[in-house]
Formats: sequence, C-alpha cells, structure tokens
Amino acid sequence: MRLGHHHVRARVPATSANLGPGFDALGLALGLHDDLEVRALGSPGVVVDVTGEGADSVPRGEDHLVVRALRLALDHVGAPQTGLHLTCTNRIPHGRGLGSSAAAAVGGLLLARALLADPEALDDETVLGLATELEGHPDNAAPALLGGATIAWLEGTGERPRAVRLGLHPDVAPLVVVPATELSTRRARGVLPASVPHRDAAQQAGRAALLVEALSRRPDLLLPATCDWLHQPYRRDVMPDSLALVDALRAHGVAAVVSGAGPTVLALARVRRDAAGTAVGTDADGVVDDAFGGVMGGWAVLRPGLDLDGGGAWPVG
Ligand SMILES: Nc1ncnc2c1ncn2[C@@H]1O[C@H](COP(=O)(O)OP(=O)(O)O)[C@@H](O)[C@H]1O
Ligand SMILES: N[C@@H](CCOP(=O)(O)O)C(=O)O
Repeated sequence: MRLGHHHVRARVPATSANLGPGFDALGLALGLHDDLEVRALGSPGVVVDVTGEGADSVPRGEDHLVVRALRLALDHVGAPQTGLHLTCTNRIPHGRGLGSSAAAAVGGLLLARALLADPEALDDETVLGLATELEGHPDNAAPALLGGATIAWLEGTGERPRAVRLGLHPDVAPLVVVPATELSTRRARGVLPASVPHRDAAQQAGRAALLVEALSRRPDLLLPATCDWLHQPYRRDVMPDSLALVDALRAHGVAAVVSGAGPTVLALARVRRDAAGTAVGTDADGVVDDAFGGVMGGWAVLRPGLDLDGGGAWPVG
C-alpha cells in the first residue's frame, strides 16, 4: 500500500461514554472537537506541535498518542512509515471523562486513512478495531468515529468490536460540568470490582434497554433510564464531588450521570417547548446552578450540543 497524499487534516469530537447503565457500550459524540494536521516528511522522525488542552503535558515524540495511532494504522495496511510533522489544536480536556484519548486514537487512525492512496483499506470497522486496541474499550471510539449516539459491543471469541448508530430524539440536549482536576481512566477502572451481584447486573440490563428507548423516542424516561449499578457506585470514593453533583441534579429530576470514567458530570437535559413547539430552554436550566451550591469552585458548565457526523479526515489542497 502506498501513500496518495502528503498533507491531511482531521477533526474528531469529544465523547461521553457509559451514559449511566451502558458501561463500555453506549456513547455520545459532543460538539467539541480536536483539530489535527499532518505532513508526511521526506526524512525520518517526528515533530509534534500542540496548542490548547494538554499542551503542557503530552509527549512530543513517537509516544504521542496520535502518532502511535497513525503508525499503527500504516503498519496495519502495510504502508511505509514516514517522517511526520503533526500539529494538534486540542479543545477536549484531558483526563476528565470526555474521551480525549479516544479522539486522539481515532484522529491518528483517520489521518492515516486520509494519507493512503486507497483509503478504503482502512474501513470504519478496521478503524474501530484499532482504536479499541489502543483504548481497551470501544464505547468512546464508536461515537468519535460514527457521531451521534452509538452502541458498541465485542463479538466472537476474537472480541471483534462492532458498533451501530442509535436514533436520537431532537429534545436530548447534553450539558457537561467539567471539574478542573483530572482523573485518569486507568485509575477509575482500577477501583471496579471483578464481579457484581446478579441482581445488579439484571437491573442494569433493563435500564440499558430502557435508555435506548429514552434516547431515541421517549426523553421523558431519561431519568429512570440512566440508573447505574455497575460503575458509578464503586467510583464514588475517587470522585465524591462528581457523584454529589449527580445526586443533586437527579434529585431535581435531571438525568445526570458521570461522563465516561469521570470526573465530568453529564446531564442528558430535555428541551422544554412552548405551546407552539418552540424550544424555550431545558429542564436543567437553573437547576445546575442550584445543584452546584455544595460543589467546589473551578468547574466549567458547557452546552456543547451533539456531533451527528463523527470524526473525519481530508487531504489538504
Ligand atoms: N490529544 C491528545 N494528544 C496526545 N495524547 C492525548 C490526547 N488526548 C489524550 N491523550 C492521552 O490520554 C490521556 C488521557 O486519557 P484518559 O485517562 O483515558 O482520559 P480521557 O477521559 O480524557 O480520555 C492523557 O493524559 C494523554 O496521555
Ligand atoms: N467505559 C469507560 C469509559 C471511559 O471514558 P473516558 O472518557 O473516561 O476515557 C469507563 O467507564 O472506564
């Protein structure tokens, strides 16, 4: 496989995984993006320029996640490795549960796809497989790639990742409350138990099924549909403020959950409409400020909207 382009750009969305009961399965793409650009160089090596989120902390060499993903994809299709000049404009906060690592992985894979003479050698299923290899779970990578809300699962003995898009009701309006502090996904996964009570697993299956209905047709059911027994209770000790905010919002009737592995809080707010059907706000308006009272300062409230297209990459010029 040869390269067909030497200068390409990619845009990849933030994602919120789990959505309550869909641990490692459900995810939602948000209207907050990282922009990436890469030039294939004639000489070996890598130059990485980063502005925005993570600029002070991410590595600048071959171990940069976008570079690792890009090289993994080139190897996968048998394309030659090349020198790279990568430029990242990062808007997705790192270590907050908004899928920054999935965006970097999917972004690198999509850059590689756009460099190839035959981009179809890296179809979406292959990209999802490679992203899951890097991430360890497919629930962020699926919406980062496909956009909208997705259900991901692992199939067969090889645990091949698969994903489908889910219809989204137009009245579902995400709101995220992002703390200043980071918590790595690795640490938040480390506190999960090896097994859970059968009753909890059974309850969770029912709510995950209900959530599919709530997201696509019945947003009035979002509150009961976002109950979770499998991860948030075990993570309370490593993000007590986040869970306190989730509890406070839910007590006000807002469908709040921990976003991904936290510590960001996601509210699946519902658009409120007047008699003529015009949107006049959401059920979270005002409530977020009230529920905020007891939580520490330095948190940012964002209404990013949805990304219904997913990540993409294009040749420049
Ligand atoms: N845009 C990026 N470029 C390079 N590395 C990244 C990028 N985004 C995330 N990472 C790496 O992934 C880590 C965060 O991943 P993780 O703990 O899974 O949190 P998140 O919920 O943000 O995905 C960062 O500390 C960094 O090492
Ligand atoms: N299902 C994963 C999701 C991690 O998402 P992230 O955005 O925190 O990386 C988990 O809950 O561990």
